[in-house]
Amino acid sequence: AAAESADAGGGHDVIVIGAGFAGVAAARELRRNGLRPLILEAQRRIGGRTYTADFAGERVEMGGAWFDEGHPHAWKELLHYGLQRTTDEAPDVAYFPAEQGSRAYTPAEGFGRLAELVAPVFDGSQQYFPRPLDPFAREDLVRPLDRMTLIERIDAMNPTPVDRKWLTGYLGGLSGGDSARGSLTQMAQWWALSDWNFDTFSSGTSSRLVHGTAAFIQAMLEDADADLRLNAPVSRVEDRGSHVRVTTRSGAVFHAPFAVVAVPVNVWNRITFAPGLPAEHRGLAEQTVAVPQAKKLWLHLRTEKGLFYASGAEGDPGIADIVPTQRLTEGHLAFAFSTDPALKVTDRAQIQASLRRWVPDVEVLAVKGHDWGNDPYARGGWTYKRPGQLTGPLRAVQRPVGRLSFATSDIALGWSGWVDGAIESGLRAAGQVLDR
Ligand SMILES: Cc1cc2nc3c(=O)[nH]c(=O)nc-3n(C[C@H](O)[C@H](O)[C@H](O)COP(=O)(O)OP(=O)(O)OC[C@H]3O[C@@H](n4cnc5c(N)ncnc54)[C@H](O)[C@@H]3O)c2cc1C
Repeated sequence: AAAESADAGGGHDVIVIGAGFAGVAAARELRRNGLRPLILEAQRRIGGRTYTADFAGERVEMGGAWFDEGHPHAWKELLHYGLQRTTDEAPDVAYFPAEQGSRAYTPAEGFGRLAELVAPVFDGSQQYFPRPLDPFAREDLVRPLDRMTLIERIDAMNPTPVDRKWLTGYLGGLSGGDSARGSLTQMAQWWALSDWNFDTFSSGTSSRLVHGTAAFIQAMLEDADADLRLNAPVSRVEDRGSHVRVTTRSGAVFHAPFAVVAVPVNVWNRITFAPGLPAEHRGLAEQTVAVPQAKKLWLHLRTEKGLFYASGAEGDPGIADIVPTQRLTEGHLAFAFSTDPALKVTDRAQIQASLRRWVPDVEVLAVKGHDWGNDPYARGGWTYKRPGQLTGPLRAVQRPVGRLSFATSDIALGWSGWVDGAIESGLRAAGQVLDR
């Protein structure tokens, strides 16, 4: 009875579970249409897989960060809230794999060659993804391709051993360091969304917000005017036919006519649903959608080489790739990714040793990292669908189930795996509630 009274006087119309961009976008849309949302968020902060932190005197993003004009939902919000953006500095030198170890290139040479290698991977994508925001426009062409992994497509091109390292290092990195796990169609849709063009595709990761994603989502939250309970991990969601009953791990109970489940697919099966979710939802959560291993690190570096970019070969231990962002009074700032389970995001010496395979004099002055695979409320990094997930369960899990709607970038139609997709899915879920 005490627990039941937790929601006394609540009078909420919708319970939104999760305060990432999907959940907050849903809540704001519901509020704009006159409904009263309650947001239950497991952590002590909002933002989910976006998370702005302080490092080396700068604001840095430990998760999602970059988007530009090509991201329709995120861009519309940027204009609406008057958010300022900035572009990262270009590198002075770029390292790519060689037969043994790596080789230094001027960025123009290195990225020029990379562009020539990458483009043919997506041959035909103008036909099979003619309208990239609607991946089903030519489902007849997409369906057979959706069975293919990224590495199967790369190998079908018979690349030289070095070209294969370049391709698996760069595209495999974007797929979470495992091109044998992820689908061709996920990457090909991002390519199509980037105007089928390498410059747009690669520059998608250089434009970010001056005040961070934290300021962005805070602005949306203020508009949502929602009741927000932090530190409230949901453990049970019951659709009782006439209303939804939501219980948190501490035993607090909340009721509302509808709920929006806005947590990552990889944690769906950490919540008990009664009645149980349909087979498509359970299957997708079992398979997982977001990349299982994703560590993002920020590094304060000092080296005579200046700003350096480096991409390793897939499967190399340690840091997989590193991208510089700006010069500091002393040294420069860079971010890096790793999918190596043995890499500790706090181990400065281990990280420095890994970077010295490219730049022997580099010093790591400071490091800050986040291990998304081991984050209990994410259990993975960005979305990267496996073969069959696009043309298989995606549309089914976008539909409401009884009084529940589902929102997360993992099930977006367009920029799935990006903030844009999270907003798209949140707006769709809110629309489903409003339609009832
Ligand atoms: C390392 C990394 C780099 C990325 N880079 C980019 C990028 O450059 N550009 C870009 O646009 N996107 C990028 N992304 C992707 C982008 O961050 C995500 O697509 C987006 O933030 C996902 O939003 P979401 O709302 O779907 O999910 P989330 O952000 O994961 O939000 C879900 C929320 O649900 C909460 N939750 C989970 N379980 C429960 C529970 N039981 N009860 C209550 N709450 C719960 C979580 O704490 C979280 O707050 C990146 C992601 C990562 C991890």
